[in-house]
Amino acid sequence: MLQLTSLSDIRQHTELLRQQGQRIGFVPTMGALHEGHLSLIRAAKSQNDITVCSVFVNPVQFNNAEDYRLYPRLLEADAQMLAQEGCDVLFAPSAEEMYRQKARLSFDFGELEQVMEGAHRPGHFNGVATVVSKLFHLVKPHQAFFGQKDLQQFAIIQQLVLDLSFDLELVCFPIIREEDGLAMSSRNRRLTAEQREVAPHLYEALQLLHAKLQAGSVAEAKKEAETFLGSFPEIRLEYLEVVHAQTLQPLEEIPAGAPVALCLAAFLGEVRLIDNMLL
Ligand SMILES: Nc1ncnc2c1ncn2[C@@H]1O[C@H](COP(=O)(O)OP(=O)(O)OP(=O)(O)O)[C@@H](O)[C@H]1O
Ligand SMILES: CC(C)(CO)[C@@H](O)C(=O)[O-]
Ligand code: BAL
Repeated sequence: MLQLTSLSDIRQHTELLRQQGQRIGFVPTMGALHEGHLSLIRAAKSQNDITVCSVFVNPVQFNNAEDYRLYPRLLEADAQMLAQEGCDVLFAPSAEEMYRQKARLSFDFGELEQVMEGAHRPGHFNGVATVVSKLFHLVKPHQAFFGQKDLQQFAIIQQLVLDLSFDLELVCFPIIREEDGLAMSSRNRRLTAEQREVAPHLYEALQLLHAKLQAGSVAEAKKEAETFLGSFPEIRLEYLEVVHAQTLQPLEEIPAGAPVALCLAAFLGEVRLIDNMLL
């Protein structure tokens, strides 16, 4: 596996691949890889000639300095896992290399970013859109693969691709979970044993919300799921929303046939986790 760290190297390499007529599949990540990421790598590999993965903990998308400082960084282990999966290129630039030009772009995604992650992590999606735009320019993929776990991020990136006319196809893959239902996440590594034990209740709350929606109103169903989570003192719920799966706007009632997503974010200690379910 080829490992590149400079912007000019990745740019030249993917330019050459394109000239040779190779189809490039791209998986952007922040590293500390797990089966969720590997499912994206496998999908990229199966549909393209060359698979590129980026590992970059993007400082400008963090709204919390401690979260950035403590984000797991395991580049050597990541490189080994990627090589084992048959990934062709790992692009892992430093923050200095990536932001030789200071990040100063400003995006406006309208109502898409005014809810959930956008509302609770000011500047987050501006930072995501900045780095994803840079990565798309550098890697020039035919396809880019993302996880449904970051549902709002995928919607924002779909909008970004339309707004900036990126010539690529976006692909979204389902959430990979641990056996007990916890959505895999790099941040799970930061949980204490006690926090790890209660963390699967987040997914249980989504399942409960789903079940209660069959019988009652959105407000009642949300209340039951919130009460359930409230019974675990280790869990501090930030939001629990029933939203339209495309516009991501909160629903007070569910229109017949509408695609619906159940989304939450919660803190276990200082670790903030997200999860969602598509109905
Ligand atoms: N459990 C999962 N199943 C499928 N895809 C996932 C999963 N977790 C993350 N991804 C996807 O992998 C890509 C890289 O995500 P990222 O590196 O932020 O990983 P992460 O595990 O979500 O980390 P964290 O949530 O701690 O930031 C994103 O497109 C993300 O949606
Ligand atoms: C898309 C991404 C790699 C941009 O830094 C990140 O937000 C992530 O890992 O989901
Ligand atoms: N997976 C989304 C990246 C972040 O939490 O910043």
